[in-house]
Amino acid sequence: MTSAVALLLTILTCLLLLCLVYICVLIYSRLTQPKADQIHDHTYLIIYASQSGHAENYAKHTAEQLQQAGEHCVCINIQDLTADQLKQAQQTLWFVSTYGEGDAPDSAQRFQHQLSQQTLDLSHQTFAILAFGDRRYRNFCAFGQRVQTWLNQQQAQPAFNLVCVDQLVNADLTAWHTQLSQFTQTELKHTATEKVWIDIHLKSRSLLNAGSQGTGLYFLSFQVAQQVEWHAGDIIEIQCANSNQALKSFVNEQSHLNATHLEALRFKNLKNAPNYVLQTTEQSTKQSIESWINHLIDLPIREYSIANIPTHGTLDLIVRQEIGNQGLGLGSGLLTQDLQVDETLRASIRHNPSFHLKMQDTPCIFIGNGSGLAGLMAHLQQRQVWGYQQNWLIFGERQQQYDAICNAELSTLEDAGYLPQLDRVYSRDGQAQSYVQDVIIAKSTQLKNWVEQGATLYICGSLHGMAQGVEQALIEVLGVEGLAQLKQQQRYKRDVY
Ligand SMILES: Cc1cc2nc3c(=O)[nH]c(=O)nc-3n(C[C@H](O)[C@H](O)[C@H](O)COP(=O)(O)O)c2cc1C
Repeated sequence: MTSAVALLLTILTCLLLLCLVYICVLIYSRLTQPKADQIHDHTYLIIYASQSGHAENYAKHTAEQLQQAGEHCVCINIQDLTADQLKQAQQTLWFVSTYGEGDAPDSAQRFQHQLSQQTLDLSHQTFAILAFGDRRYRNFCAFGQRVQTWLNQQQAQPAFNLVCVDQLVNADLTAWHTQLSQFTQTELKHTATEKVWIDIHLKSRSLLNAGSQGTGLYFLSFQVAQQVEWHAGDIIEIQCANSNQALKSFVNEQSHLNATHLEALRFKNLKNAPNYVLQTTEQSTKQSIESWINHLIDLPIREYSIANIPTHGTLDLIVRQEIGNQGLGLGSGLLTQDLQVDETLRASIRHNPSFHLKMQDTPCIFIGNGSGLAGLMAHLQQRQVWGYQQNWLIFGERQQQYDAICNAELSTLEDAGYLPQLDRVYSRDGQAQSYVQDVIIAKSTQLKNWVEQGATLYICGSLHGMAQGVEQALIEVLGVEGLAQLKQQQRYKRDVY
């Protein structure tokens, strides 16, 4: 056999193999995608639209519970929802969050721009909506409300009124569970809120941007138990806690509190807490100390992107100090100042599937600013472990002299060939202000090339300024339709705040 024939045979074999892989992927996606004919009269079609995983978690937990109770359920991401599935379903349960400024999550773009522009006869359908949001935003649960309006216009019947959940508070979720249990005639447990708490111990903390015009940016490394697992892109929820010092000064005057009470007060908001002694002057009206503690408000939970992958043996965070009228913010104050090395925090890992990497060797463009480098570093580390080299990082800060954070780590990735493209831009160096969105415009040809090669974009950092500017620049370079396509194909992923 001549070498030319051998070469031809090798090429043909490779092509054949590629075709086989393609067919397998096609069959797999057909099998995993629920078809309209799998939806019959008694099916609950559960649809979720989630940006950072809450709505998705609740949808999946509800589906599990209904299935355990013997009900037939189909649970799908809104991006895969079709008009046929909707027309077929007699009962739909929607779990949807609101993002940006009253916007739908990225995964709901196709629903917004195509499906919900259609007129469907859904008069046979009963629906219920659990809308996730936060009252501190002007457009509270706006997307949930838009879904409700559209379903009403299609003549679907509400099983009960839209339930809006403000920052996952229990009272709102209980209202939903009670009504859903009645509607489905199934006793649904409130399990989705139960978190798996782990203890994390601070091992080291360092200031990354000494001298910066911005507020302090800290790198924290925690020791965790070996079996704790997470994926690049996941989030850690930290239970805010009182420092030993704060607890000591609170209980200074209250000799009736023992060590157990002190521990129970660790997670309670002690600011403006009603005084136990003053409330209980009469013996007959005395509450127990335990019930007094139980009535105190819990301190909130704060969320941070995890900055590394588990194989590194620690759990790392990059935390920006938030400074308000009353000084350092609760979460950032605890993490960057009050918590001492070797002290322990209570935390819970939250999976954030909409910001996960795909295990495939296609290019990735990572864009971010400030503490957003956390989520992007975890991705770069994971891509290195997988051996995927086509990575482009566009990262913005203020001044090169003070804000070139994680330079050593990024140089190591560059030297090892895992960061062939690195654009660090600074907005306050010299006259010309430069932001990450300017790089997108300046390198538009290259960006289009990467996108044509199948690149996925990951954006992590601040919504205002950075993420909004990036979106505008991408529209300029790829067009509205081009960006919409990326969103539909799950190639535009954001963890912005
Ligand atoms: C950047 C950002 C923007 C948000 N915008 C809104 C908003 O306009 N209206 C609202 O009610 N909630 C808003 N929220 C709150 C989310 O809806 C809320 O955190 C919800 O639980 C997220 O659910 P998910 O994890 O399923 O996406 C926003 C949250 C973030 C991080």
